[in-house]
Amino acid sequence: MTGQLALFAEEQSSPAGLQYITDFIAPELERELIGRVSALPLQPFQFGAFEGKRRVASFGFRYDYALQRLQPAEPIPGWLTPLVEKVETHGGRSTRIGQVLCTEYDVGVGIGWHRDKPHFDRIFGLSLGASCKFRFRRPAGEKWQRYTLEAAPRSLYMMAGESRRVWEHSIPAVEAKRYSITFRTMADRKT
Ligand SMILES: O=C(O)CCC(=O)C(=O)O
Ligand SMILES: [Fe+2]
Repeated sequence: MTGQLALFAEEQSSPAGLQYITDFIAPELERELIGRVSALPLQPFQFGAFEGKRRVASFGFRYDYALQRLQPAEPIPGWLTPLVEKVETHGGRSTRIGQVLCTEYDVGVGIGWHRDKPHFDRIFGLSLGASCKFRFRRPAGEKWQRYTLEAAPRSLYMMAGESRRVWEHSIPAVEAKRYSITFRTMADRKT
């Protein structure tokens, strides 16, 4: 009995290294960013047969699944600079964003279970337009330990430590159109 209660309590605890703040930006900026992102030449995410129908634009770098390595992408556009700086300030000393990914999820679109590529270090995600269930899982014996973060519009999550390297994350089909801007620091920086 005690064991079950303990397990239940453990299942609810959030992944170590996951941070979440609401209202990272104001509603006016959210509207502006949705306009900017939806005006980008978004392309269906190129991966495998089971990939969702989300549409993306990468800046700084993009991960090429065929070549299995990072490729240079368009530089981060000027309209994103104040936001990148705000995320870097939020991330604390020596936070340097190297890649930005803008994503559009139409109603019914999500993203399957994955961990982000090891070429990146910390991951920051700004939600726009609608909330989503940001789900986490990691193996616990024969089962999965799970945690769900309800990511509200205008909120920012940060994945570092175990939440980044051990846990997988996914987003089930969204019920309203959602955009996200993901900011990633690079692993193995020389400076
Ligand atoms: O849309 C998001 O907030 C996260 C998307 C994601 O997990 C990814 O692109 O790796
Ligand atoms: Fe991810």
